[in-house]
Amino acid sequence: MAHFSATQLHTLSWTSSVNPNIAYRTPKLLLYPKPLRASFSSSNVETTTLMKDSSTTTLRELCYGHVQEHVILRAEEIGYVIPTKVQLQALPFLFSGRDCVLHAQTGSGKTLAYLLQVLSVVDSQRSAVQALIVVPTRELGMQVTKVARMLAVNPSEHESGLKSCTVMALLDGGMLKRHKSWLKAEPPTIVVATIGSLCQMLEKHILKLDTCQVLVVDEVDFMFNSSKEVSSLKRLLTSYSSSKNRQTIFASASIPQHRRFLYDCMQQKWTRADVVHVHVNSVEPMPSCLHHRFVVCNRTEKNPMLLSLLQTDSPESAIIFVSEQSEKSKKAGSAPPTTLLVDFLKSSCGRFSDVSLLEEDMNFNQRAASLSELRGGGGYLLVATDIAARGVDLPETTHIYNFDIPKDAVNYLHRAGRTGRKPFSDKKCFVTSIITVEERFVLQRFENELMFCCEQLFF
Ligand SMILES: Nc1ncnc2c1ncn2[C@@H]1O[C@H](COP(=O)(O)OP(=O)(O)OP(=O)(O)O)[C@@H](O)[C@H]1O
Repeated sequence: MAHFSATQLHTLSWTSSVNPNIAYRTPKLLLYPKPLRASFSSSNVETTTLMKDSSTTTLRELCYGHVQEHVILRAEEIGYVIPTKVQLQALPFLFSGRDCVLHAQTGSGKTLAYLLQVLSVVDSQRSAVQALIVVPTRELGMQVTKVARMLAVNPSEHESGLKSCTVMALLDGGMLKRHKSWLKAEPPTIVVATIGSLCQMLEKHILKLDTCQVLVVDEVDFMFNSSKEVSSLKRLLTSYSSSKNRQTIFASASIPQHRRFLYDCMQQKWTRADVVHVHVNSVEPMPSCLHHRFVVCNRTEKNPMLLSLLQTDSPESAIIFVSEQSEKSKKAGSAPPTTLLVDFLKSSCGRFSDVSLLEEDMNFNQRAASLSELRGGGGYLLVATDIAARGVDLPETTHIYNFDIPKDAVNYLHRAGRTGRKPFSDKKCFVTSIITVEERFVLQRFENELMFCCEQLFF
C-alpha cells in the first residue's frame, strides 16, 4: 500500500492507455483544493480520500461556496447536517466538476451527494434542461424527484424574485402528453427520467440535451445489465450528448468488475478520461448493522416457517422478497406466488392481516398507492418482488425476509440493503433467508462473495 501526503498527491486519475486485464491504471498527480488527503493501493483501482478532521465537518462546511444557502438550509431542515462517508469523499470531486463513479453501500446517501452537485450547477433562472437523472424504475424516479423538489424549493422566492428550480419526473407510466407541453412551453431545470420515456422524448426532439451540464445514472450496473435498457443508455451517453460537454456521475452500491467498468467508461467515452472512482468501504460491501440469518426447511414448509419467524421476530416493519412468477406458471394460469403468500399471511390472523404488495404486474397507480401507504407511518409488512430491491428507500424497515433465495450475490446485497438505511444509526437490522438444504451452498457462495457470515436459526 502506498501512502501519499496531502502535498504529494491529492487525487488519482485514470489514463486511457491502459489494459483492463492487468494493473492497468497509472496514477497521475492532479492539483486539488488543499484539505484532501488520499491513500491508495498501487495494485488496484480503489481510491479513498478523506477530508482532514472529517468527523467534525458539517454538510454546510462541505457545501459552502458551491451550493446556495436556501438549499443548505432545506437540507438541514430535513435532517441532513452531518455528511455521510460517501458525501464527504465525493462532494469535493463533484464540486470540482470531475466525472465520478459513486460506489458505496446501500443506504449510504449517494442520492444526496449527486443532488447537491446537480443543485450547485443549475441556474434556476434559466428555462432549460440543465441536469438529467436517469433511474431504472418509476418508483426510484418518484423518490429521487421528491428529494430533489424538497431541496430545490426556495421559500423566499417571492421576496428575492429568484425562481425555485423546477423538477420534472419523466417516468414510464406517466402522462407523456402533459410532459410534452411542459417541455415545449417552459423546460424544467432538472429532469428525472426512466430510459424508455426519456428516449421517446429525445427521438421526437421534444427534449434536447444541448444545455444539459450534469448527467447522473443511478443504479448504473443494473442499467448496463438490462438487455432492454442498455442500447438506449449507450445512445444517451454517446449520441444524444457528449461526455466532453457534461459532467457524468454514475452511482450504485454494486459495480461488479469495477476496474473493467472504469476502463469501459473511458474507452467508450461514457465519461471523460479523468473519471474518479469513489469507492467507500470496499472491504465491507453491506452495512455493518445488518445481521444475516438463515433457516432450512422443505419447500412445502416455507409458509409456516415464515409465520414462525414473523411471530418470533415481531418486526416493526418488514419486506418479504418473493421471486417473480415464471412465464410457464403464468401460461398455466396459476396464481402468482406473491398473491398466494399475501393471502396466506392475511388469513393467518393477528397483526399480519394488513399486508401490502409491490410487484411488476400491478399497474403504476397501484404501485404508487402501495408505496405511499407504507410511507404514511406506522409499521408495515410488504410482500415484494425484486422491483423493490433497487434504490427504494423505506428507512423504517427493520427486517428483510428472503422467502425465495435471490438469484445472485448482487441481488442479495440490494435486497438486504432495503434495511439498515439510517446512516448514523447502528441499530441492528435483520436479513433472514428461508432456504432448502440444496440452497445452502448458494447462500454460502453469497457469503464468500460479499464477505459476510450467516447465522443458522433452528425452529
Ligand atoms: N447526511 C445525511 N444525514 C442523515 N440522513 C441521510 C444523509 N444522507 C442521506 N440520508 C438518508 O439516508 C437514507 C439512504 O439514502 P439514499 O437513498 O441516498 O441511499 P443510497 O446510497 O442511494 O442507497 P441505495 O444504494 O440503496 O440506493 C435516506 O433515507 C436518506 O434520507
